[in-house]
Amino acid sequence: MIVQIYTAQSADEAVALAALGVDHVGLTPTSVGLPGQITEAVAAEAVDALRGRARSVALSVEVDVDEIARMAQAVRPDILHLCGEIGAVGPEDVRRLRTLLPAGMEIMQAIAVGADGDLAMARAYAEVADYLILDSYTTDVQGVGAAGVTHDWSRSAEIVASVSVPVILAGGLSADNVAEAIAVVRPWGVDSLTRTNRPLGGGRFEKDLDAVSAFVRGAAGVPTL
Ligand SMILES: O=C(O)c1ccccc1NCC(=O)[C@H](O)[C@H](O)COP(=O)(O)O
Repeated sequence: MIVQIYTAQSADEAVALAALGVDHVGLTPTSVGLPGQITEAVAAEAVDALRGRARSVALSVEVDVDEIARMAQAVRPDILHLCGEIGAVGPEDVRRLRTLLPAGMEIMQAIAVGADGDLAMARAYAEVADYLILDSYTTDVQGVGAAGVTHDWSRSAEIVASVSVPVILAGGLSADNVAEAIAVVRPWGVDSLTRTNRPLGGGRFEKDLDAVSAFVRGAAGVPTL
């Protein structure tokens, strides 16, 4: 079971997450005002520090393909995570984006579970992306994700069974519910942001390494099919 944790706030924190057994370390290089945002320079430093330790994932909520490609070229993550507003970057845009990325960079597409046409969108994006991330949606945060709440896992299970790319489940996951989520959805991986954070006040946070460690153990405790 792959464990992905968003979002490291520094290169040192990214390395600490990898040392706990996190497989994918998420980074949020932007200045648009997202909960986990860091600068592109810090994200690029974290990507370098993670080489040989864990895979790096960097997200974008942008809708302009050329701007997304510019960020990807600057940060150079192993995986580019597309989580802009629902449908704003369509499957054909993702196809074009791939031609603009550094060789070998993979693409993970977010699907807002519960949105109109979620299953059809998942099938269409599965044709052009390397991974899907099934996430919760809130209008409080730009893009798809960082909602801090779970969604209808039976719908996610249906999507997992309908596509042939690896799927990560996200949305309100913590050590308390990850085993149940895996048992219901049977994803390839699981992701956590809000419920593995330690708030520092003023909207800032650091990762709670004890909570991350418990999450890694909780995910590992479920036998894979
Ligand atoms: O990191 C962010 O600030 C962010 C903002 C907008 C969309 C996604 C974002 N983070 C990446 C993720 O995919 C989260 O890890 C995922 O949505 C789970 O979040 P949570 O429900 O808070 O565990």
